[in-house]
Amino acid sequence: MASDNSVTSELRLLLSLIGEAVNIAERYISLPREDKRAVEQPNDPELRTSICTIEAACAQLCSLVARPDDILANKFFAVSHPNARTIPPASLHAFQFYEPACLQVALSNKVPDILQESPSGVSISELGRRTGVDEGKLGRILRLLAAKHVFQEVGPGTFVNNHLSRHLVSDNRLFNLGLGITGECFKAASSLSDTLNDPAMTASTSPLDSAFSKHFDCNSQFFDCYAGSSTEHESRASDFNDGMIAWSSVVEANAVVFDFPWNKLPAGTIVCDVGGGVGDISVQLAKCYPTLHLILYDLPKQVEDAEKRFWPKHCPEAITEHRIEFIPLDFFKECPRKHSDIYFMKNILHDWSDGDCIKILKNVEKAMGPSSRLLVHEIDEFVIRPGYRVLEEEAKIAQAPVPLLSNFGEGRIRQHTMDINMMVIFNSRERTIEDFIYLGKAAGLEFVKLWETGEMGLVEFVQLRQCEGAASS
Ligand SMILES: C[S@@+](CC[C@H](N)C(=O)[O-])C[C@H]1O[C@@H](n2cnc3c(N)ncnc32)[C@H](O)[C@@H]1O
Repeated sequence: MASDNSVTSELRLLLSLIGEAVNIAERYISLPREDKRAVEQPNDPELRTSICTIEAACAQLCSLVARPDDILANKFFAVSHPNARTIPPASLHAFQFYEPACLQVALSNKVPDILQESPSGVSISELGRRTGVDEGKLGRILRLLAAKHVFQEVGPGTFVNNHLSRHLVSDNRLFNLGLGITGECFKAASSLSDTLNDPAMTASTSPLDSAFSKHFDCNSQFFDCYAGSSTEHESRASDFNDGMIAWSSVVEANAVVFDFPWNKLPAGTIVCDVGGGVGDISVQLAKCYPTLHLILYDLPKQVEDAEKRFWPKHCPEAITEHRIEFIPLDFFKECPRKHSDIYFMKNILHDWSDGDCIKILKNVEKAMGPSSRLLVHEIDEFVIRPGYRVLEEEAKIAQAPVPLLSNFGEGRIRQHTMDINMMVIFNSRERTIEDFIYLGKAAGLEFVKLWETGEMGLVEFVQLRQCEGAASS
């Protein structure tokens, strides 16, 4: 493995390996395009080696160029490659689901923490002793992960952290994200087909009929799992919050702090962060725009975690200057503060069915005044785009270059994996801009604008009444 300062030369080497291997493969694979799926490739060792080289080099190239959190987040979902910058050779392999299964073993035993203590490497017998996991089995698990560019085996049965696994130590929030996705989500996903094949559950939109609820046989929905007061509930709540923050960083959600004109809002503008979790985005707003007055709303456990743990650590000045209020609220039953200037909702609606979203939105609409705005932060411009091609002049969104699938296929697979994750955990879905406009209308809201903010988007609404008033005045 090259050292950090020779990454560019490693990239160049990989690129030339790919070039040489493509030259070899071209000599063998000369079938007409339409035959390529039924390809009968010559059984030649030179060709086999060149194909292996292309796959291995592409995977290694991707692991070097994309952001570590981006790559790791996709590995948690067993997606081999993160976005349009990458090529997905490993997706051709069977048994991909063992990657997150193995990551769960490594994370739940804090293997990255142990490796971090010793840059020259830790033997599997030492790892076995420290974790209590059978050393032979653990070694095989780490070997699979090393082959996928997480960890590195530097000698027989001796492992070190590499440029990816060092981001998985337990004080990094990616650890919490990884633990959640490769744990609960992964286990719940195994019940997806049972849920969809059950005639009593298949068409249900209740969160109680999700694969998550079925798998854990809990007759409760995901958010109930941390609503209790036991230590276990509390640690689940704070792990979930840390995981959400890591996810925000993966999708660069904080672009909203700079891509929306918060700086043009008058001093004293009231911003309600509804279902704000611990208030990751609100903290950033409080730091960048000290004239805003913020109110964080969520379930009691979340608000308590925000007030006692998160804000005192990340933005104590907002507390002492009374620029932030922490208010427990059930958004199905209560409205946030009346006539606030901005109601901000990030990653809320994708947790719920259309019917539930309309209930939540109606409670916000009831609180809104004539000059209030609602900002829904979650749509992604690539969500649920079909792979077929339309005429360029009819394409609403730029299509990938031929011969790629028009939606970049696996290159932008995360939008689809996230959609399925919503189905598995909440029995809900990701939505298109048209879906949001429909939901808004049903709740008495008028669509104003879609703001592009990094990988996410911000859908702005005002009260329908206000638009009608303005139109008639
Ligand atoms: C996916 S998280 C999003 C958190 C935060 N907005 C973010 O993007 O990091 C959904 C949030 O909705 C909150 N939530 C769930 N049910 C709720 C309810 N009935 N009332 C208020 N908040 C709720 C959860 O506690 C959680 O913090």
